[in-house]
Amino acid sequence: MSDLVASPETPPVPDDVADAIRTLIRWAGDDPTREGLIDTPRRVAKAWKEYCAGYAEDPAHHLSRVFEEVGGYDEIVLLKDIPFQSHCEHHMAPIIGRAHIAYLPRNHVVGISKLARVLHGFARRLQVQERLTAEVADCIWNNLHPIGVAVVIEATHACMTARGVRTPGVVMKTSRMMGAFRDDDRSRKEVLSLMGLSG
Ligand SMILES: Nc1nc2c(ncn2[C@@H]2O[C@H](COP(=O)(O)OP(=O)(O)OP(=O)(O)O)[C@@H](O)[C@H]2O)c(=O)[nH]1
Ligand SMILES: [Zn+2]
Repeated sequence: MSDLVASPETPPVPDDVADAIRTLIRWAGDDPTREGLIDTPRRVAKAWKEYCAGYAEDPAHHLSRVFEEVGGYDEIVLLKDIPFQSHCEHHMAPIIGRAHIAYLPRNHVVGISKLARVLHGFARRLQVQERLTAEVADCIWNNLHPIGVAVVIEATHACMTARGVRTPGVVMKTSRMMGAFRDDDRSRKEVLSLMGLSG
């Protein structure tokens, strides 16, 4: 039985998870039995469950409720500058950024908060930015069946700033354009312009 007591809303931390974190602390050069670190394995495990909460959900379910009465609106819907946090699968280091998610509705729209929920559902996993971008776009494309989808993500990777090449200020940009935003130059330019990016 673990000596680590979990708070009521959190499942208990398994012994092997706590042991792994103690091993890492020891390997990093500190003493996991000193007072300040005694509760750290529980905190770290709890934090990682939160960082990776996306594994426990299927983000597509956020798109199941749609609205058809939108006064005949048939132009671009864009949610711009959605802040998000993820972790890179290579170093498990933070990826911090913002996403712009747009779609051109076919015959229904979705509650706008759901676009951010889809993003977070995929971001709260171990990721590479390219896959995160593709997963968000594909999820909207496959579930809303819109005329077009555009997802642009701009993010900084702590694995490049805090370690390794240690190059702060670098922003990685990725995009996935589908349907009209891929095939029609005018639609693509329009969505990029709404996002505040040049086409
Ligand atoms: N394409 C892509 N690369 C990423 C992402 N996140 C981190 N990386 C890169 O993944 C690569 C992993 O390279 P490796 O050579 O296996 O690992 P490493 O020795 O730690 O590399 P350095 O970071 O250069 O020290 C690095 O170049 C990272 O910058 C991402 O989202 N997309
Ligand atoms: Zn990394």
